[in-house]
Amino acid sequence: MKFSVAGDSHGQAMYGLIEGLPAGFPVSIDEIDKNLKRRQRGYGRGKRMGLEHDRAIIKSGLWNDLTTGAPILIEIANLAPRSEKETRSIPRPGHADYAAWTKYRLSDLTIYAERSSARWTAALVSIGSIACQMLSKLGIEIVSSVIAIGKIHCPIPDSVCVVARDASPVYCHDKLASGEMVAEIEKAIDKGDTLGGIFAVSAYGLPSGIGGYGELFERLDSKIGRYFLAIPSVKGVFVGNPDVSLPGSQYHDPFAVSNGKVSRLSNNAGGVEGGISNGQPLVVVASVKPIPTLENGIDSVNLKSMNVEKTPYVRSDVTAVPAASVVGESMLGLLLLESILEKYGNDSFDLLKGRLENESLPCWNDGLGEKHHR
Ligand SMILES: Cc1cc2nc3c(=O)[nH]c(=O)nc-3n(C[C@H](O)[C@H](O)[C@H](O)COP(=O)(O)O)c2cc1C
Ligand SMILES: C=C(O[C@@H]1CC(C(=O)O)=C[C@@H](OP(=O)(O)O)[C@H]1O)C(=O)O
Repeated sequence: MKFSVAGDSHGQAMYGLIEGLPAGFPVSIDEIDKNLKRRQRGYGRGKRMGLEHDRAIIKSGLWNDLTTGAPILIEIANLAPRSEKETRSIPRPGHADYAAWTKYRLSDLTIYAERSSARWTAALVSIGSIACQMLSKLGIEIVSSVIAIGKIHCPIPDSVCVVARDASPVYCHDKLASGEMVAEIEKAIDKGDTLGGIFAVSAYGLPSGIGGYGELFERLDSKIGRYFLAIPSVKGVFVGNPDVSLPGSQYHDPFAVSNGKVSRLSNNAGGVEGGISNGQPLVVVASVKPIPTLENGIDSVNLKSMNVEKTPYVRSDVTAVPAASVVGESMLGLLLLESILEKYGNDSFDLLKGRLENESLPCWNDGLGEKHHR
């Protein structure tokens, strides 16, 4: 399986391409549109989101909404117009403007705001939503939650390492909708400032044995780091409980036996040990830096005149942590589906489902063990 995105933030449209999906899976376009809407919402989004109405237009690859094994191309129209008159020479600290100018050397910073813009995450969510739909039919559910906005942290300290689904950190979304996090965002709006934060994404029902340690980059953790750090503004990724101040006796998850099966008493490892999924919920925690475009501006240099000037402001999100958490669900869905298809094959969805359902945990085999050790 492979995927990519294309499109300029203020061009005609954004595009998501996903290749190598198994045939025979019914895709719900409504479900894709629901996720596109979720990504657009979230307290702290700016005026641009009022102009866009993201909907998935399937350009190729489905037959009556069924996957066929063909590449799927999805288009999402951009409705906000490009301002042809605007040229910019004052780079925003924290955005790509300056670094991109040193690399590409075109003397108009608006050009760099097209491709570096996080607008492409809409395209990612459109294809990621297909991945999540497939995973769901395989018994794997992905949920995200906002753990922190600025200095306001979710009050459940172990919310990111829950084992039971009903203790899921989705709780924090309720808090975001109603409480202190909203107040924190409003304070930032009043000050013309912006905020970052932390989100978590968990996958429930993931089978053990995905990933590996034979080669460096086979490790599931290494893939998680690479994929999550591709999301604009995500600067840190943690697998499992980030509180590494705990001693080993409290951090590592004891084994136990429950109904004759191996079980765990906690999930601080976040579902991965030695680069391989261990059958526990997978938990990824990501830190998002504050948005670089501030209403009040930041000191910068006008590259045309070399005068120190404040950055200009047209519009911007104040925080994108809730949106990034929805993007994180798609990223995790894509990376897990990719790893699962690598292991189990991608010809037909029914074959894939059968293979996963028929797989059981190994029995201890003394004879084989002895042979191996000789
Ligand atoms: C969903 C989402 C929305 C964003 N919205 C804005 C925005 O409105 N204004 C802005 O300056 N940056 C925004 N950003 C952040 C920039 O895209 C990001 O800071 C920039 O591309 C530089 O990349 P870096 O932060 O990874 O260094 C957003 C990020 C995400 C994930
Ligand atoms: C368009 C989206 O996010 C945009 C990401 C973004 C940035 O610099 O990353 C800047 C803003 O766009 P504009 O400069 O046009 O106001 C955001 O609205 C989106 O998430 O769909």
